Amino acid sequence: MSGLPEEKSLDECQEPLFTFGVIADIQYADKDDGYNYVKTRIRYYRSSLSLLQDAAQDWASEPAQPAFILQLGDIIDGFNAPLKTSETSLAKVLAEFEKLKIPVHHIWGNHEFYNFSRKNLMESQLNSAHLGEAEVTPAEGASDPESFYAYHFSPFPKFRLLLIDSYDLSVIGRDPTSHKYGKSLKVLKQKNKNADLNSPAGLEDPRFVSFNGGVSNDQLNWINSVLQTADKNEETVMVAGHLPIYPPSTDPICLTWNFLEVLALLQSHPSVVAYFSGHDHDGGYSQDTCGIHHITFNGLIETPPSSQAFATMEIYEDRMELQGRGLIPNRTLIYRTRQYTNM
Ligand SMILES: Nc1ncnc2c1ncn2[C@@H]1O[C@H](COP(=O)(O)OP(=O)(O)O)[C@@H](O)[C@H]1O
Repeated sequence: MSGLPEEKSLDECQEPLFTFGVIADIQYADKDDGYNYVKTRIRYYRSSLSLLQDAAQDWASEPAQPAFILQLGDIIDGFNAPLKTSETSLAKVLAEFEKLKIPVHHIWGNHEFYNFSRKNLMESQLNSAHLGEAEVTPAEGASDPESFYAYHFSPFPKFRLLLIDSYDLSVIGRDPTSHKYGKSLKVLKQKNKNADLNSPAGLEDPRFVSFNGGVSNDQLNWINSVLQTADKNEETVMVAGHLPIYPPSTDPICLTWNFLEVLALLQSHPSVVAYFSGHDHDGGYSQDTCGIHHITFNGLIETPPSSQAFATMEIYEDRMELQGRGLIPNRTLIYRTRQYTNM
């Protein structure tokens, strides 16, 4: 034992295997500040772009370049649709990401569907599925109107990111003539008797509102097959979707309609260590009973211009170090003990 005060443990000397940036609910619009629906929180529509610029500069100046950025959805606000600025606002926001010259993986939230049809999104720059692994991305993705937007990729050997579609079952984004729209409307009307299906007033399960959605059986089966392969290869998998799936990590109004099914599926696969989401602008965190970390990232749109809300995830063999900025706290997230017994 040398006892030198400046001596660092082996662990402290370790470099992360790779890092990536995370940002949620930018909701940019060239519009004066406003409020959320219940008028309790200010929304800084213009300032969200400045915060993104600042985040991009910060990522660019990090000693190790992030391998990619994960954009958790709601990239521009629904107000762009009536203002007829959907395309220009999206171009402005994407231009800030492009300056980084690193891949950006985009998830779709409710505000994507307020601005664009699913078909438009499939053909837009917000479809980042080509950055995934072509042989397992749903092949019919772009052409089948009932398909979902989900894919996965491996940024580093033995590590995998799986992006899922929280609005696969939904009454926003889906064509009203589609089978999935019909099914979604039926589910929603069974659970929500309000005239305005966006209103959670009086609901036992407040998540059954139009601005949320769910994951179809098709997608659950596809996720299961991806995770079976990941388990078999003893990988470490992080899953991401716009909507949270674990009640202690969010306000219940923000949950995925069938969160229990998604949660049970992820918990049944030892490769899964974390689930990342946005949507709940207040953010949240909880480790579930199986040891999966559920991180709900604070939304940039409700972050005061003097603060920040983005993160860098540092990935190690045994853990993730969440380096949060502004409203997002730092966290050490140790992977659950895994026994790959189900292959
Ligand atoms: N409590 C509510 N009652 C009725 N409509 C609501 C309620 N909360 C939100 N909405 C409507 O749902 C849509 C999405 O709400 P919004 O607050 O913009 O979502 P987000 O939190 O994703 O930004 C908007 O059209 C909004 O007016």
